Amino acid sequence: MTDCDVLVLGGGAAGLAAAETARRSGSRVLLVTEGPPGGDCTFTGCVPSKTLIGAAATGLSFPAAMERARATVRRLAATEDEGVLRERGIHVVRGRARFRTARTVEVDGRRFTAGRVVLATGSRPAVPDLPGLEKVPHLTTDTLFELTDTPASLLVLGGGAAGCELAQALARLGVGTTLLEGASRLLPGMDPDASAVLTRRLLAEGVRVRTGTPARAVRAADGKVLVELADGETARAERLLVATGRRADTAGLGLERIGVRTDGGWVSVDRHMDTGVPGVSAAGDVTGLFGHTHGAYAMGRVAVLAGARRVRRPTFDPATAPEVVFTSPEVATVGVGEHELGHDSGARVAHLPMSEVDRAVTAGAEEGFVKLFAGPRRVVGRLGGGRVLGASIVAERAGEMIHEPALALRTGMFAGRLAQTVHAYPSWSMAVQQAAAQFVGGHDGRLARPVAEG
Ligand SMILES: Cc1cc2nc3c(=O)[nH]c(=O)nc-3n(C[C@H](O)[C@H](O)[C@H](O)COP(=O)(O)OP(=O)(O)OC[C@H]3O[C@@H](n4cnc5c(N)ncnc54)[C@H](O)[C@@H]3O)c2cc1C
Ligand SMILES: NC(=O)c1ccc[n+]([C@@H]2O[C@H](COP(=O)([O-])OP(=O)(O)OC[C@H]3O[C@@H](n4cnc5c(N)ncnc54)[C@H](O)[C@@H]3O)[C@@H](O)[C@H]2O)c1
Repeated sequence: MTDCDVLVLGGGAAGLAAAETARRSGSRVLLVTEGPPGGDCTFTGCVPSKTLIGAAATGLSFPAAMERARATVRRLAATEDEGVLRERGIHVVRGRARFRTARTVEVDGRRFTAGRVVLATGSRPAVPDLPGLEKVPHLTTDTLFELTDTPASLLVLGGGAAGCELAQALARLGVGTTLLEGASRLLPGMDPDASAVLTRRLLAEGVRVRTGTPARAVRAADGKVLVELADGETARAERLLVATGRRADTAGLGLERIGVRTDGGWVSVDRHMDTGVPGVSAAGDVTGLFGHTHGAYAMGRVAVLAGARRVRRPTFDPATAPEVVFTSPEVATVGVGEHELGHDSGARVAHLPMSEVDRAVTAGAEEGFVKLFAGPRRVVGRLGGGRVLGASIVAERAGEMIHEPALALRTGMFAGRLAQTVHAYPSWSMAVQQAAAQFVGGHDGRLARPVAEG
């Protein structure tokens, strides 16, 4: 007899979703986790960063905002701690685990056997191999929220979601902030027009932004951190925050021993979250498929449900999951973006500036746009406006507005359906309806256009 039916490795969003899904279906569940239940999202990711962003927007001081972030972490962590999980029938063992066999895991000398294993060990900050960096004290998102004193100045290395969100919040909290991004624009994976709007806004708020010149070396001098850039210039500040992405946390797990394949360190899975090794699934950041909590949660569920079924096995499709960067304005995307659609794809683009959306005008928040993408369907072509392929939205409430296009994408909806649905006036979401109308007759003289060339 095994020690449990399902052994979940890692207590972050993916592991908790897997454990709860397995428990609900009556399995005996063991959750082995090195860090406390909640993982990156609760302790060093979404929860403290979104609290900091909210606190910065309400004008709190830096120390007060940091204290609020820590208090919020404590509050939310208490809703999913070991005691709560035990009451839900999930047994927790704390410690760093490694595989002995595909279904035997060792933790501090104790061995546990399982019917199936879900690998959900997440990710850690990927600190780049820059000459000098290892000798210079620097912050990562793992340590940022421990700060109590306001730094006079800060370099944020990396202009992805974490760098952009934190640079804006910290600047609003009175820290002289410089954001350094090696790629040619901030948020390089998102719509180029979104990068342009956000860059303008950050500059207007006093954030110094340097793009297109990667960091080459780091050194300390006169109590400051100096980052040497590829173009020969140097950026300096009192502190350095490294926000240059993540790497899978698989060190010492013994994946090679059990035959789990990795690609660039990320655990390879199919769309059912199977690793290819019988009885071993993986979910969350460790797969490198989609680095967001809602994705981790969805993958954790799929890993358990698909592992238990032979037919109608659920799948996880990152292409239909939305991403939101919680800057002001927010940047939200789902599905394909215009920069990914070819000019000859036959797809069309509806573009609506937020300055033409009444709610944005009344709120005095006119920066941004809604872009909706729709493509021809087989046989019926552009009938009904065509099928929704994706959306890129930049707006104060883009993170709320993106879910209608996400639903449209998930259900293969005709764009015209969004246009036909009566939306409340003057809501932010009405912008999605007005954009969709451009595929079926137009809105205020605006019609969907072909995808831009090049
Ligand atoms: C600053 C920041 C802000 C973010 N904001 C957002 C946001 O607003 N929205 C959003 O959707 N996402 C956000 N994210 C991303 C989100 O935090 C992650 O995608 C999510 O937490 C991943 O969950 P996970 O369960 O895959 O991994 P993790 O949360 O990393 O959990 C993995 C767990 O496994 C444990 N573990 C690791 N190795 C072992 C081992 N060998 N044995 C036992 N246990 C082990 C770890 O201790 C950890 O508890 C943010 C990330 C950062 C860094
Ligand atoms: N709102 C959200 O959902 C949210 C918020 C923050 C973080 N996250 C997630 O957390 C993870 C980490 O976020 P992140 O922003 O650190 O990662 P990221 O990979 O999105 O961005 C890292 C950025 O650093 C840049 N970079 C790397 N090396 C550099 C160098 N030497 N010099 C200059 N720039 C360099 C890259 O070009 C890239 O733009 C991601 O998975 C992200 O999706 C999500």
